[in-house]
Amino acid sequence: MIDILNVNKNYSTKSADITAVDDVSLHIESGEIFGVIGYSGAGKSTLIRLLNGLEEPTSGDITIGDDTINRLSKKDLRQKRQKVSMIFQHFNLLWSRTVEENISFPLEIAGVPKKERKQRAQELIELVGLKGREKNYPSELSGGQKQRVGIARALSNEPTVLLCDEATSALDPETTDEVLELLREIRDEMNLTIVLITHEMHVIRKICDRAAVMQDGKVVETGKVLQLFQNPSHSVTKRFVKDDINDEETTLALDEVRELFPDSKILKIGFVGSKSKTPVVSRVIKQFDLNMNILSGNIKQTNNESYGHLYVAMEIDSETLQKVIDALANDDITVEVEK
Ligand SMILES: Nc1ncnc2c1ncn2[C@@H]1O[C@H](COP(=O)(O)OP(=O)(O)OP(=O)(O)O)[C@@H](O)[C@H]1O
Repeated sequence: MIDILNVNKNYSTKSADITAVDDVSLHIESGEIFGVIGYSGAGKSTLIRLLNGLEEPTSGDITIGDDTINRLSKKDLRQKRQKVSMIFQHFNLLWSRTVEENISFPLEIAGVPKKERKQRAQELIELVGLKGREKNYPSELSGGQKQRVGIARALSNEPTVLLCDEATSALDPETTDEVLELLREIRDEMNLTIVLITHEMHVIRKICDRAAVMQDGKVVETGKVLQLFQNPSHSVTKRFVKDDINDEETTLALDEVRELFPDSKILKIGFVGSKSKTPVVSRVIKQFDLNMNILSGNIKQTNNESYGHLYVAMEIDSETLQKVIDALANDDITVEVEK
């Protein structure tokens, strides 16, 4: 659906030459929710602006559907943009227009007759859960409601791709989850392809199927979301995952155990999906007569699976430890020995 091939974007400023996007190649499937995460300055905004032709790549190609957008004429690009729409962190609504007028604005520009515009706006208002708010102005709405207007407006031209530029960064956690849930429902209903950029791993975990991690203009890691959370390989991904788990207390507990029980082994036991709901660990405890000290644990939900970690400490000889690791591996449970 979307192919980004060896794309570079350089900017020359008075003080320096900047490579905002550095040889990025990504393939995004139709109907996928694909996240791009990175810290400030990583190149996410530039990448998303390249996707809707607001920026032109210095080199490389970006293909969406059948069109290589950096090779389209201005007129064709304008047409294409109707099918590649965008929502924004600060909503970018027209403050002097009502909810209904905001939503039908792109249709007005596209020359759609009034009656049709009104009907489409009504459908979208219902879809995003704003019935009864048609005549309100943006200033009369909460942040979450404003973003719902932004989403409805972005959908008015029946796009195939929806780009989300930090779309939940201005919202509180509960509203963030409601808006993410809405985006997922819309994807399912309309078979949209969604590309979102964010600096919050929580957003990636909640709705994305796959994600790319960016640093200094480069994609440093790409993978399915569960894989990124369970087994992050790049240091930036590890930092994001750690921030999401917020395991400061775990680190403190591990340090304390190391100090108090220098002979204990600390194990990090990892579960995925249905295995996180079955009592495999208690079975192993009984089988090997283990005496373990549970330090901390958590189960998190991704868009379609749960996964979790349990940190335990115990005095165990190497032979029994290997047997425990093998027994748990039979149930697809990973064990890492912490240093
Ligand atoms: N128009 C521009 N002119 C010059 N430099 C730019 C321009 N746009 C972006 N940059 C630079 O490119 C790099 C990547 O910026 P970009 O905004 O894409 O990162 P980002 O990951 O979206 O960060 P943030 O989350 O802070 O917006 C930065 O060093 C930035 O200063």
